[in-house]
Amino acid sequence: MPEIVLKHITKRFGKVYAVKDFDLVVEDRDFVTLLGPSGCGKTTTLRMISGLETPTDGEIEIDGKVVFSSEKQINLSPDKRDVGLLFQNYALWPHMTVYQNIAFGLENLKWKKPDIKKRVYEMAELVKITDLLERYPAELSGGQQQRVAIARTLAPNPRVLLMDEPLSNLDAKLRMEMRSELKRLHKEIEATFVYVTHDQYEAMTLATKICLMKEGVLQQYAPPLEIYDNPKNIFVGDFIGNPSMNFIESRVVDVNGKGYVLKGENLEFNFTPKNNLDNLSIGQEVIVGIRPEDIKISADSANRCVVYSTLPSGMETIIKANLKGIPLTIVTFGRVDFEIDEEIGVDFDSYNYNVFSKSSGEKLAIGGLNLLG
Ligand SMILES: Nc1ncnc2c1ncn2[C@@H]1O[C@H](COP(=O)(O)OP(=O)(O)OP(=O)(O)O)[C@@H](O)[C@H]1O
Repeated sequence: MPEIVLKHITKRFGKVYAVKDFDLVVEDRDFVTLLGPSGCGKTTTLRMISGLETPTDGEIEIDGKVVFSSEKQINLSPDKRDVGLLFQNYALWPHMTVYQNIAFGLENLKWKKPDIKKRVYEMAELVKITDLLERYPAELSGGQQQRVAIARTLAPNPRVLLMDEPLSNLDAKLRMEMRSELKRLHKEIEATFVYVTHDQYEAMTLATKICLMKEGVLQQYAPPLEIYDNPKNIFVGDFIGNPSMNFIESRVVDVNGKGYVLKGENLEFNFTPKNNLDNLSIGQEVIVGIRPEDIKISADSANRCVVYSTLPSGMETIIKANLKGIPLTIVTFGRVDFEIDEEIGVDFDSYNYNVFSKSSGEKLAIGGLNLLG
């Protein structure tokens, strides 16, 4: 049974639509990340699921039960929705020690004392605060407080866990560690997670499915790698991936046995769609989307680029280069370095190049590219 269902959810604040006619099905044991730029409606969506915000319109089900319906005038309070909440502003009880903060919810649920102790230590170990259990919140750093809040929320084993940027106060190393822990934990406790983030890397690496939003409207809802390889529109292609996708404006000028000829400023490609063969037509203005790692450095290639700058990081190298005056970002794995203004050859040997409509931004087809000139 799907765990959380949102049907035609709209939330208006005065004249502002925070969320617009939004449909979402979160399956049991999914790890869904709500992703999008600032102000796109992620937090509002999470708060509506939790019951902290009331939708203007629509219906929400959790575990088969209607918890909100504008039509049937149902609106269950947060404590009746059986969800664990972890928000940016984690309020720890200042008069309680870390141990007591984590134990408090379990005591309310009438857990036995030895079980509570065992669970508090398990949680403390998980988020690495075992040596802080006797301290009070005022004696902790922001990051330590956040780890206590995570432990406190996870302690009662909630079936649905709603999180709003819970790792944002942690330093980069701890954030990475906690991501792995959260992912393991998600499997171990067999819960359904909905997680708000504006960080596409975090969304990609954690989620079973990403829900990408823009201005309160759902853009794409799919597993991370599908969103990465098969973005529905230019916004999605651009938002997901770092460094971002290259976009080259072109026009369809011919069709031949091998596909379509796309002509842009200084560049001409042959594009062979592997799907939606009839979606392009002669004269159409299109945008070709090329992931930086789908441009291969190839010493012998006749396609010559001039290096603008190279950013080697050890594991990978980002190269900014101009191909016939068109700026491209290229990513290559390993220890590579080029001189400024050096000439390098590139190949287009993937089949994952995206062609979007320039007018609507929607994806038209995916396929292979050959540089004709
Ligand atoms: N209480 C409120 N009153 C008026 N407008 C609000 C209120 N809460 C949110 N909004 C507006 O609704 C829109 C969505 O806000 P929301 O906080 O859901 O976005 P978000 O994607 O979570 O952004 P961020 O990543 O910056 O937290 C924004 O335009 C915001 O200004």
